[in-house]
Formats: sequence, structure tokens, C-alpha cells
Amino acid sequence: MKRVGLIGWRGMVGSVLMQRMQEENDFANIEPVFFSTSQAGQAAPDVGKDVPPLQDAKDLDVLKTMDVIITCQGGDYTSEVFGPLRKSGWQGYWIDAASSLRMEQESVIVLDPVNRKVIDQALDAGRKDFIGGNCTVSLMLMGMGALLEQDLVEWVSPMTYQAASGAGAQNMRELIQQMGALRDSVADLMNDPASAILEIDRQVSEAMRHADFPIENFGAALGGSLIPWIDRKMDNGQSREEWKAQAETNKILGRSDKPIPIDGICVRIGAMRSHSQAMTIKLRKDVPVADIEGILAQSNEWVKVIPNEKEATVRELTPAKVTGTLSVPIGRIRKLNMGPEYISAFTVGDQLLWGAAEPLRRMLGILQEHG
Ligand SMILES: NC(=O)C1=CN([C@@H]2O[C@H](COP(=O)(O)OP(=O)(O)OC[C@H]3O[C@@H](n4cnc5c(N)ncnc54)[C@H](OP(=O)(O)O)[C@@H]3O)[C@@H](O)[C@H]2O)C=CC1
Ligand SMILES: N[C@@H](CC(=O)OP(=O)(O)O)C(=O)O
Repeated sequence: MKRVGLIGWRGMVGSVLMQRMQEENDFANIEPVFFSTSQAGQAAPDVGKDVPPLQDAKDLDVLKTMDVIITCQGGDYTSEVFGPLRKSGWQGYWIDAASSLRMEQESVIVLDPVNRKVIDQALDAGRKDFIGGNCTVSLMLMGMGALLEQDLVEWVSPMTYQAASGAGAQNMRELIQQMGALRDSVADLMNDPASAILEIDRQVSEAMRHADFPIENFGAALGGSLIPWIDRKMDNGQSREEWKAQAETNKILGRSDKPIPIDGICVRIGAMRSHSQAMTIKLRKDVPVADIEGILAQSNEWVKVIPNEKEATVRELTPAKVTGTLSVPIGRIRKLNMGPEYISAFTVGDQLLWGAAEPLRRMLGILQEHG
């Protein structure tokens, strides 16, 4: 039975990972050891079996006794601990949600419904570092990766609608505070059915621009507005979130030598924890929509093709529907006016599940299979 160190388990991504591991009874098959950077010595969570108290997540001597380390603690922790741990001679498997190691030569980005072959080859080759992908990239691939795998795609332009959770727990709280502040700013007018809508709008806009509006985390209004920039600026004018789309997708698919161009604009919107993206896809040839739908529908057990009909779309293809589930609907699939090789598609997925925790949990399972 593998001795598995869990780090970052009480954070937001870590809590989703814990919940999924309990749902799938994963703790039965491992010897879990829980770590913390701030609560060493306190009781570990109840996972239905005897576990030692929380260990110090910076103690290399204890970390070195793990067969597998799975961390959702964040990039700073990875940067501080991973190098020294490897330098000390530790040969275990490192599974990580943070982006720090993703593009390292030694690392494999894990999304097994899409790149199980790449993962298996890496394991056979003795590779040890398995890193979860960027949430937007993983969710795009869960939805439409089959078209890339079948080499049907010349390029993709994903325009994203990303949830507050991608920025962290404090940002989710701030979004709700902003929405509440907007509602409160016009409470009297809202209670009067005869009040003028333009006056409500004026007061809401004023509240949103007011110095007291809570923007400490986002730096701008998100409730009732949007923010067309995520992460820091790259030299070529892309945001780093936009840069990840092409870099990570091609690495996941194991085709960094012949990369498919992928580029678009990443936008933060007022959804809580499901990312959406609208894609313009240039195919290599004219493929009928029915064939595309068939390829996507068969690609994995979580993708769900939504017919390009209004009723089905508004019912099935929204963050409100998807949040908290592993389902990855994809719809709005149709030919565009630009020509028969151009199609649109829209996909939604929970960014804490397939976008963060689930690929890590499944990687642990793959390690068990490999013995
Ligand atoms: N948010 C996201 O969408 C995604 C995040 N990631 C990666 O995962 C990392 C962690 O993200 P996230 O889960 O959002 O981070 P959190 O801030 O929720 O948790 C990180 C750590 O903060 C510590 N902590 C301090 N106070 C609390 C508290 N009150 N409740 C819970 N934890 C607390 C815990 O560590 P300790 O026990 O040591 O004190 C915890 O493990 C990110 O840095 C990123 O690298 C990856 C993909 C998506
Ligand atoms: N940057 C993503 C969330 C995230 O943590 O991404 P990454 O794992 O690539 O750092 C978002 O804001 O939605």
C-alpha cells in the first residue's frame, strides 16, 4: 500500500480533492499522511482509518518517507520544497495542482481521459512528476480534445468566461459582496414596482464606481461587470492565462514539436466556480456537424453534446447547471459564415473538479494500477 502525503488538503482545491477521494473510497487503498504548513501536530481529518497527526509540510525528513506526494498547496510551496526534496535523493511521485512545474521538461501535465497514453509512456520511462493542467485548458480539452487528437484542427481561438474561483476563495467571497452591495444600493427602488429602471441603473453604476465598492481582491468591479484580463502580462501582449492555452494544450497532447496554434482572450466574469469558453475552430477539412458531434460524444464519459437548440442550451450549457458536477457539456456547434471549415462551439466545466482536483485524484489511481 502506497504511503501518500497530502498537502494543501484544507484549501479550496484540496477540499474538493478530499471530497472526491472520499466519494470514490480512495483512502481505502492508500496509507494517507496529512501535512500542513501552519497546523503541524493537530489532528488530521477523519478519513475512516487511523492516520497520524498533521505533519510539518516543510519537514524534508518526513516528506522523504512518502511514496507519493499530492499537493494543492500552491506554487510558492512547490518552489520552496520540491527542489530540495529531489536534491535530497527522494525518488517518489510528485502530483501537483500548481503551475510552477508544468512546463518543466521532466513534468507531464495530467488529464488522463485525454492523454492517458502520454501518461503511461512517461511512467514506463520512469518519470515521476505529474502536474495538473491549467483549469481552462483542461476543461477545453475535456470538451473538444477529441478533435485535436484526431488531428482535425488547424487552429482554435477560445474566448473564455472564467469564474471567480479561479482567482481563489477570497475572490469568490468578494464577488458575492459586490453583488450584495449593488442590490443594497437600490433596495428602496427595487421595492417600488413603479420606480424607473434608468434610475436603478444609474444608482447601480454609481455604486460600482464608488471608492467604497469592495474591490480589494479583483481590483475592479466583477459583479455587474467583467474583467478582460487574467494573470500577468507576457512580452507579446498576451496575458499569462492566454499563453497557457497553446503551451499547455500541446504539451498535454504530446505534440509540442508540431504545436497547434491556440489563442484568444481570457475574461473573468461573475460566475462562481464554472469556467465557460466560446471557441472558433478552424478545421483542416469540411467535416459535417453530425460527424463532429459524434466524435465529441464518444470521446469520454463526461462530455455531453448539447444540440444547437435554444431550450436545450439555456437548460444544459450554463455554469448554473454544471457547477459541482463532473459533466462537461459542449454545444452551439455549427458552421460559421467564414466557410465550411470554420465551426463554433461552447463548453462549460467546473474549474475545481476537472479544472483542478479530479485529474490529480485520478493520477493517484493510475499510480496504484502501475503498482
Ligand atoms: N483556485 C483554483 O482554481 C486553482 C488553484 N490551483 C492551485 O492550487 C493552489 C491552492 O489554491 P486554493 O485551494 O485556492 O488555495 P487556498 O488558499 O484555499 O488554500 C491553500 C492553503 O492555505 C492554507 N490556509 C490558511 N488558512 C486557511 C483556511 N482558513 N482555510 C483553508 N486553508 C487555509 C492551507 O494550508 P495549511 O494547512 O498549510 O495552512 C491551505 O492548504 C493554488 O495556489 C494553485 O497553485 C490550481 C488550479 C486551480
Ligand atoms: N488562473 C486560473 C486558475 C489557476 O489557478 O490557474 P493555474 O492552475 O494555471 O495557475 C483562473 O484564474 O481561472
